[in-house]
Amino acid sequence: MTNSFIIRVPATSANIGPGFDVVGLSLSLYLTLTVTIGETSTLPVITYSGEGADEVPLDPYHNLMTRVALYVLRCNGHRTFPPDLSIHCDNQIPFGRGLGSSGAAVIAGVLLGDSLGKLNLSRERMLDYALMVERHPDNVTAALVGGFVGSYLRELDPQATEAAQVPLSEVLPEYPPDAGEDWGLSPPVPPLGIGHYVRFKWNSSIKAVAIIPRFELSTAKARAVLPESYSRKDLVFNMQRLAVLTTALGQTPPDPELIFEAMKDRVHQPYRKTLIPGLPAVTSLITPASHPGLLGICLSGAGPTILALATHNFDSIAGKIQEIFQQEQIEVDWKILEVAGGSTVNS
Ligand SMILES: Nc1ncnc2c1ncn2[C@@H]1O[C@H](COP(=O)(O)OP(=O)(O)OP(=O)(O)O)[C@@H](O)[C@H]1O
Ligand SMILES: N[C@@H](CCO)C(=O)O
Repeated sequence: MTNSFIIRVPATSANIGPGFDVVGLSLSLYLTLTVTIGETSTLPVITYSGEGADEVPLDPYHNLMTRVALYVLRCNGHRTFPPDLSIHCDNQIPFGRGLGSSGAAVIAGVLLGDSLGKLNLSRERMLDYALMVERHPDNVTAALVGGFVGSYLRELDPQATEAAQVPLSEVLPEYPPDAGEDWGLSPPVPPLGIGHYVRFKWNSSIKAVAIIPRFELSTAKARAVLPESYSRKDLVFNMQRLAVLTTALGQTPPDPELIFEAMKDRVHQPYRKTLIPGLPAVTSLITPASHPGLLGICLSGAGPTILALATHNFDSIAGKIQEIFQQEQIEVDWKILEVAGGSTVNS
Protein backbone atom coordinates (compact mmCIF):
# COMPACT_ATOMS: atom_id res chain seq x y z
CA MET A 1 0.00 0.00 0.00
CA THR A 2 1.37 3.44 -0.91
CA ASN A 3 1.07 6.21 1.60
CA SER A 4 2.21 9.72 0.71
CA PHE A 5 2.41 13.17 2.30
CA ILE A 6 3.87 16.58 1.51
CA ILE A 7 5.95 18.80 3.80
CA ARG A 8 6.33 22.46 2.82
CA VAL A 9 8.72 24.84 4.62
CA PRO A 10 9.26 28.53 3.74
CA ALA A 11 12.51 30.44 3.30
CA THR A 12 13.36 32.96 6.01
CA SER A 13 15.27 36.18 6.40
CA ALA A 14 16.85 36.62 9.83
CA ASN A 15 17.89 39.81 11.69
CA ILE A 16 16.02 42.44 9.52
CA GLY A 17 18.76 44.89 10.48
CA PRO A 18 19.05 45.32 14.27
CA GLY A 19 17.48 42.01 15.38
CA PHE A 20 20.61 39.84 15.19
CA ASP A 21 19.72 36.26 16.28
CA VAL A 22 16.31 37.55 17.45
CA VAL A 23 13.87 38.24 14.60
CA GLY A 24 12.99 36.28 11.47
CA LEU A 25 10.59 36.73 8.58
CA SER A 26 9.17 33.82 6.55
CA LEU A 27 9.24 34.36 2.79
CA SER A 28 7.43 32.85 -0.20
CA LEU A 29 10.16 30.51 -1.49
CA TYR A 30 9.70 26.90 -0.42
CA LEU A 31 11.42 23.63 0.31
CA THR A 32 8.81 20.97 -0.58
CA LEU A 33 9.23 17.30 0.31
CA THR A 34 7.04 14.64 -1.25
CA VAL A 35 7.37 11.62 1.01
CA THR A 36 6.18 8.22 -0.16
CA ILE A 37 6.10 5.01 1.83
CA GLY A 38 5.55 1.99 -0.38
CA GLU A 39 8.62 1.86 -2.62
CA THR A 40 10.84 -1.14 -2.04
CA SER A 41 14.16 -0.31 -0.45
CA THR A 42 15.73 -0.66 2.97
CA LEU A 43 17.21 2.84 3.13
CA PRO A 44 15.31 6.02 2.18
CA VAL A 45 15.78 6.96 -1.48
CA ILE A 46 16.33 10.73 -1.78
CA THR A 47 16.00 12.76 -4.98
CA TYR A 48 16.29 16.53 -5.45
CA SER A 49 15.21 19.13 -7.98
CA GLY A 50 15.84 22.87 -7.93
CA GLU A 51 18.35 24.75 -5.79
CA GLY A 52 21.30 22.75 -4.49
CA ALA A 53 20.33 19.62 -6.47
CA ASP A 54 23.88 19.29 -7.83
CA GLU A 55 25.65 19.57 -4.46
CA VAL A 56 23.43 18.10 -1.75
CA PRO A 57 24.28 14.62 -0.39
CA LEU A 58 21.66 12.01 -1.28
CA ASP A 59 22.86 9.51 1.32
CA PRO A 60 20.24 9.67 4.12
CA TYR A 61 22.99 9.38 6.75
CA HIS A 62 24.71 12.50 5.38
CA ASN A 63 21.79 14.66 4.19
CA LEU A 64 20.95 17.37 6.78
CA MET A 65 17.20 16.85 6.52
CA THR A 66 17.21 13.08 6.98
CA ARG A 67 19.88 13.27 9.71
CA VAL A 68 17.61 15.60 11.67
CA ALA A 69 14.63 13.28 11.05
CA LEU A 70 16.68 10.33 12.33
CA TYR A 71 17.70 12.34 15.41
CA VAL A 72 14.02 13.00 16.22
CA LEU A 73 13.09 9.36 15.57
CA ARG A 74 15.93 8.00 17.72
CA CYS A 75 15.07 10.31 20.62
CA ASN A 76 11.59 8.81 20.51
CA GLY A 77 12.41 5.12 20.53
CA HIS A 78 12.70 4.40 16.79
CA ARG A 79 16.10 2.94 15.97
CA THR A 80 16.09 3.87 12.29
CA PHE A 81 14.00 5.03 9.32
CA PRO A 82 10.94 3.02 8.34
CA PRO A 83 11.63 0.82 5.29
CA ASP A 84 10.36 1.51 1.75
CA LEU A 85 10.65 5.28 2.02
CA SER A 86 11.27 7.70 -0.84
CA ILE A 87 11.66 11.47 -0.47
CA HIS A 88 11.64 13.92 -3.34
CA CYS A 89 12.78 17.46 -2.40
CA ASP A 90 11.93 20.33 -4.66
CA ASN A 91 13.91 23.30 -3.38
CA GLN A 92 13.46 26.99 -4.24
CA ILE A 93 15.74 28.26 -1.43
CA PRO A 94 19.31 28.91 -2.60
CA PHE A 95 22.06 27.51 -0.36
CA GLY A 96 24.33 29.79 1.67
CA ARG A 97 22.74 33.08 0.61
CA GLY A 98 21.08 34.24 3.83
CA LEU A 99 17.60 32.96 3.01
CA GLY A 100 17.47 30.26 5.67
CA SER A 101 18.12 27.16 3.56
CA SER A 102 19.67 25.25 6.47
CA GLY A 103 16.91 26.36 8.87
CA ALA A 104 14.31 25.11 6.36
CA ALA A 105 16.15 21.78 6.02
CA VAL A 106 16.24 21.41 9.82
CA ILE A 107 12.50 22.16 10.17
CA ALA A 108 11.71 19.79 7.26
CA GLY A 109 13.73 17.11 9.09
CA VAL A 110 11.87 17.66 12.38
CA LEU A 111 8.48 17.48 10.57
CA LEU A 112 9.63 14.38 8.70
CA GLY A 113 10.74 12.62 11.90
CA ASP A 114 7.48 13.61 13.60
CA SER A 115 5.34 12.26 10.74
CA LEU A 116 7.31 9.05 10.18
CA GLY A 117 7.32 8.24 13.91
CA LYS A 118 3.66 9.34 14.33
CA LEU A 119 4.90 11.35 17.29
CA ASN A 120 2.36 14.21 17.28
CA LEU A 121 4.92 16.60 18.74
CA SER A 122 3.61 20.06 19.59
CA ARG A 123 5.04 23.06 17.66
CA GLU A 124 6.87 24.08 20.86
CA ARG A 125 8.48 20.65 21.19
CA MET A 126 9.42 20.67 17.49
CA LEU A 127 11.18 23.95 18.09
CA ASP A 128 13.20 22.34 20.91
CA TYR A 129 14.45 19.67 18.49
CA ALA A 130 15.28 22.26 15.84
CA LEU A 131 17.20 24.34 18.40
CA MET A 132 19.40 21.40 19.34
CA VAL A 133 20.63 21.47 15.73
CA GLU A 134 20.47 25.12 14.62
CA ARG A 135 21.61 26.99 17.71
CA HIS A 136 20.12 30.42 16.99
CA PRO A 137 16.32 30.66 16.96
CA ASP A 138 15.58 33.34 14.34
CA ASN A 139 15.41 31.27 11.11
CA VAL A 140 13.97 28.03 12.49
CA THR A 141 11.22 29.75 14.49
CA ALA A 142 10.03 31.84 11.54
CA ALA A 143 10.23 28.79 9.22
CA LEU A 144 8.15 26.71 11.62
CA VAL A 145 5.44 29.17 12.67
CA GLY A 146 5.51 31.71 9.81
CA GLY A 147 5.27 35.50 9.73
CA PHE A 148 7.41 38.18 11.38
CA VAL A 149 8.59 36.54 14.58
CA GLY A 150 10.77 37.41 17.57
CA SER A 151 12.26 34.68 19.73
CA TYR A 152 14.56 34.11 22.66
CA LEU A 153 16.28 31.10 24.17
CA ARG A 154 15.28 30.40 27.75
CA GLU A 155 18.03 30.41 30.35
CA LEU A 156 18.31 26.76 31.30
CA ASP A 157 19.15 25.20 34.66
CA PRO A 158 22.68 23.71 34.86
CA GLN A 159 21.54 20.17 33.96
CA ALA A 160 19.48 21.32 30.97
CA THR A 161 22.30 23.67 29.90
CA GLU A 162 24.63 20.70 29.76
CA ALA A 163 22.09 18.69 27.73
CA ALA A 164 21.65 21.57 25.28
CA GLN A 165 25.38 22.07 24.83
CA VAL A 166 26.13 18.64 23.46
CA PRO A 167 28.31 19.00 20.35
CA LEU A 168 26.43 18.88 17.06
CA SER A 169 28.40 15.80 16.04
CA GLU A 170 26.71 13.93 18.90
CA VAL A 171 23.25 15.27 18.18
CA LEU A 172 23.66 14.46 14.51
CA PRO A 173 26.25 11.68 14.17
CA GLU A 174 26.78 10.48 10.64
CA TYR A 175 24.96 7.16 11.03
CA PRO A 176 25.28 4.26 10.66
CA PRO A 177 28.24 3.33 12.87
CA ASP A 178 31.07 1.36 11.30
CA ALA A 179 30.55 -2.38 10.98
CA GLY A 180 30.84 -4.09 14.34
CA GLU A 181 30.20 -0.89 16.34
CA ASP A 182 27.07 -0.54 18.39
CA TRP A 183 24.44 2.10 17.62
CA GLY A 184 25.35 3.51 21.01
CA LEU A 185 23.08 5.20 23.47
CA SER A 186 20.07 7.28 22.46
CA PRO A 187 21.08 10.77 21.34
CA PRO A 188 20.67 13.69 23.79
CA VAL A 189 16.96 14.53 24.12
CA PRO A 190 16.35 18.30 24.03
CA PRO A 191 15.46 20.01 27.31
CA LEU A 192 11.82 21.17 27.40
CA GLY A 193 10.93 24.70 26.31
CA ILE A 194 14.29 25.92 24.97
CA GLY A 195 12.84 28.53 22.62
CA HIS A 196 9.96 30.99 23.03
CA TYR A 197 8.50 33.31 20.42
CA VAL A 198 5.93 35.96 19.63
CA ARG A 199 4.52 36.90 16.21
CA PHE A 200 4.47 40.62 15.39
CA LYS A 201 1.95 42.34 13.14
CA TRP A 202 2.94 42.81 9.51
CA ASN A 203 1.40 45.35 7.15
CA SER A 204 0.45 43.26 4.09
CA SER A 205 1.28 46.08 1.67
CA ILE A 206 4.98 45.53 2.51
CA LYS A 207 6.84 43.17 0.16
CA ALA A 208 10.38 41.88 0.50
CA VAL A 209 12.67 42.35 -2.49
CA ALA A 210 15.51 39.83 -2.20
CA ILE A 211 18.60 40.72 -4.23
CA ILE A 212 20.63 37.52 -4.32
CA PRO A 213 24.33 37.67 -5.29
CA ARG A 214 25.55 34.69 -7.29
CA PHE A 215 28.00 33.51 -4.64
CA GLU A 216 27.61 31.48 -1.47
CA LEU A 217 28.67 32.62 1.99
CA SER A 218 28.40 30.04 4.73
CA THR A 219 26.77 31.17 7.95
CA ALA A 220 29.73 29.76 9.88
CA LYS A 221 32.14 32.01 7.96
CA ALA A 222 29.89 35.08 8.35
CA ARG A 223 29.65 34.46 12.13
CA ALA A 224 33.39 33.99 12.49
CA VAL A 225 34.04 37.68 11.61
CA LEU A 226 31.84 38.98 14.45
CA PRO A 227 33.40 40.28 17.68
CA GLU A 228 32.97 38.58 21.06
CA SER A 229 31.81 41.77 22.78
CA TYR A 230 30.23 45.12 21.90
CA SER A 231 30.22 48.64 23.27
CA ARG A 232 27.22 49.82 25.27
CA LYS A 233 26.70 52.54 22.62
CA ASP A 234 26.32 49.99 19.81
CA LEU A 235 24.01 47.73 21.82
CA VAL A 236 21.76 50.64 22.79
CA PHE A 237 21.76 51.78 19.13
CA ASN A 238 20.40 48.34 18.08
CA MET A 239 17.93 47.90 20.95
CA GLN A 240 16.38 51.32 20.32
CA ARG A 241 15.85 50.48 16.66
CA LEU A 242 14.60 46.94 17.22
CA ALA A 243 11.99 48.11 19.74
CA VAL A 244 10.62 50.55 17.16
CA LEU A 245 10.91 48.23 14.15
CA THR A 246 8.82 45.36 15.54
CA THR A 247 5.79 47.67 15.80
CA ALA A 248 6.55 49.97 12.85
CA LEU A 249 6.29 47.16 10.27
CA GLY A 250 2.71 46.43 11.40
CA GLN A 251 1.44 49.99 11.23
CA THR A 252 -0.85 51.44 8.52
CA PRO A 253 0.38 53.25 6.55
CA PRO A 254 4.02 52.23 7.08
CA ASP A 255 6.27 55.21 7.86
CA PRO A 256 9.33 55.09 5.52
CA GLU A 257 11.48 57.50 7.54
CA LEU A 258 10.87 55.66 10.81
CA ILE A 259 11.44 52.22 9.30
CA PHE A 260 14.53 53.18 7.30
CA GLU A 261 16.32 54.38 10.42
CA ALA A 262 14.97 51.47 12.52
CA MET A 263 16.50 48.92 10.11
CA LYS A 264 20.05 50.17 10.73
CA ASP A 265 22.43 47.88 12.59
CA ARG A 266 25.77 48.07 14.40
CA VAL A 267 26.06 44.48 15.61
CA HIS A 268 26.65 42.36 12.52
CA GLN A 269 26.45 44.24 9.23
CA PRO A 270 29.52 46.50 9.76
CA TYR A 271 31.69 43.41 10.38
CA ARG A 272 30.32 41.46 7.42
CA LYS A 273 31.08 44.15 4.84
CA THR A 274 34.53 42.62 4.24
CA LEU A 275 32.76 39.45 3.00
CA ILE A 276 30.15 41.29 0.93
CA PRO A 277 31.64 43.98 -1.32
CA GLY A 278 29.04 46.66 -2.06
CA LEU A 279 27.18 46.26 1.26
CA PRO A 280 28.11 49.73 2.68
CA ALA A 281 27.10 51.43 -0.60
CA VAL A 282 23.80 49.51 -0.74
CA THR A 283 22.84 50.49 2.81
CA SER A 284 23.83 54.15 2.46
CA LEU A 285 23.12 55.26 -1.14
CA ILE A 286 19.53 54.09 -1.55
CA THR A 287 16.95 55.85 0.62
CA PRO A 288 13.17 56.45 0.70
CA ALA A 289 13.93 59.93 -0.68
CA SER A 290 15.88 58.62 -3.68
CA HIS A 291 13.52 55.65 -4.21
CA PRO A 292 9.91 56.32 -3.12
CA GLY A 293 8.23 53.10 -1.97
CA LEU A 294 11.38 51.93 -0.18
CA LEU A 295 11.01 51.40 3.57
CA GLY A 296 14.36 49.92 4.59
CA ILE A 297 17.36 47.86 3.52
CA CYS A 298 19.33 45.21 5.39
CA LEU A 299 21.51 42.18 4.96
CA SER A 300 19.32 39.06 4.86
CA GLY A 301 20.49 36.66 7.58
CA ALA A 302 24.23 36.13 7.36
CA GLY A 303 24.20 37.36 3.74
CA PRO A 304 25.13 37.86 1.00
CA THR A 305 21.48 38.49 -0.01
CA ILE A 306 20.17 42.03 0.48
CA LEU A 307 16.58 42.46 1.63
CA ALA A 308 14.76 45.67 0.69
CA LEU A 309 11.34 46.17 2.25
CA ALA A 310 9.08 48.27 0.04
CA THR A 311 5.47 48.98 -0.90
CA HIS A 312 6.10 49.84 -4.59
CA ASN A 313 8.83 50.78 -7.07
CA PHE A 314 10.38 47.31 -6.67
CA ASP A 315 12.11 47.22 -10.10
CA SER A 316 13.88 50.52 -9.61
CA ILE A 317 15.05 49.62 -6.08
CA ALA A 318 16.34 46.21 -7.21
CA GLY A 319 17.91 47.75 -10.35
CA LYS A 320 19.92 50.25 -8.28
CA ILE A 321 21.18 47.54 -5.91
CA GLN A 322 22.07 45.38 -8.91
CA GLU A 323 24.04 48.32 -10.38
CA ILE A 324 26.03 48.73 -7.13
CA PHE A 325 26.90 45.01 -7.08
CA GLN A 326 27.86 45.12 -10.77
CA GLN A 327 30.42 47.82 -9.94
CA GLU A 328 31.99 45.17 -7.68
CA GLN A 329 31.84 42.59 -10.52
CA ILE A 330 29.11 40.66 -8.69
CA GLU A 331 26.09 39.37 -10.65
CA VAL A 332 22.76 39.09 -8.83
CA ASP A 333 19.28 37.65 -9.26
CA TRP A 334 16.30 39.27 -7.60
CA LYS A 335 12.79 38.27 -6.56
CA ILE A 336 9.78 40.06 -5.05
CA LEU A 337 8.61 37.91 -2.13
CA GLU A 338 5.55 37.90 0.12
CA VAL A 339 5.58 37.17 3.83
CA ALA A 340 4.64 33.48 4.03
CA GLY A 341 2.69 31.30 6.46
CA GLY A 342 4.41 28.63 8.52
CA SER A 343 5.38 25.06 7.65
CA THR A 344 2.69 22.57 6.67
CA VAL A 345 2.30 18.79 6.41
CA ASN A 346 -0.51 17.57 4.13
CA SER A 347 -1.53 14.12 2.94
N1 LIG B 1 17.28 21.37 1.41
C1 LIG B 1 18.43 21.02 1.97
N2 LIG B 1 18.74 19.72 2.11
C2 LIG B 1 19.91 19.35 2.67
N3 LIG B 1 20.86 20.21 3.11
C3 LIG B 1 20.60 21.52 2.99
C4 LIG B 1 19.38 21.98 2.43
N4 LIG B 1 19.39 23.32 2.47
C5 LIG B 1 20.58 23.68 3.01
N5 LIG B 1 21.31 22.61 3.33
C6 LIG B 1 22.67 22.62 3.93
O1 LIG B 1 22.88 23.87 4.58
C7 LIG B 1 24.00 24.57 3.98
C8 LIG B 1 23.76 26.06 3.96
O2 LIG B 1 23.63 26.52 5.29
P1 LIG B 1 24.10 27.96 5.77
O3 LIG B 1 23.66 28.08 7.19
O4 LIG B 1 25.55 28.15 5.47
O5 LIG B 1 23.32 28.98 4.84
P2 LIG B 1 21.80 29.44 4.79
O6 LIG B 1 21.00 28.64 5.78
O7 LIG B 1 21.34 29.34 3.38
O8 LIG B 1 21.88 30.96 5.20
P3 LIG B 1 21.32 31.81 6.49
O9 LIG B 1 21.42 30.88 7.68
O10 LIG B 1 22.22 33.00 6.61
O11 LIG B 1 19.94 32.20 6.17
C9 LIG B 1 24.10 23.96 2.58
O12 LIG B 1 25.39 24.10 2.05
C10 LIG B 1 23.70 22.51 2.83
O13 LIG B 1 24.81 21.79 3.35
N1 LIG C 1 21.21 35.44 12.95
C1 LIG C 1 22.01 34.60 12.12
C2 LIG C 1 21.19 34.19 10.91
C3 LIG C 1 21.94 33.31 9.95
O1 LIG C 1 21.53 32.00 10.05
C4 LIG C 1 23.24 35.36 11.66
O2 LIG C 1 23.10 36.50 11.23
O3 LIG C 1 24.35 34.80 11.74
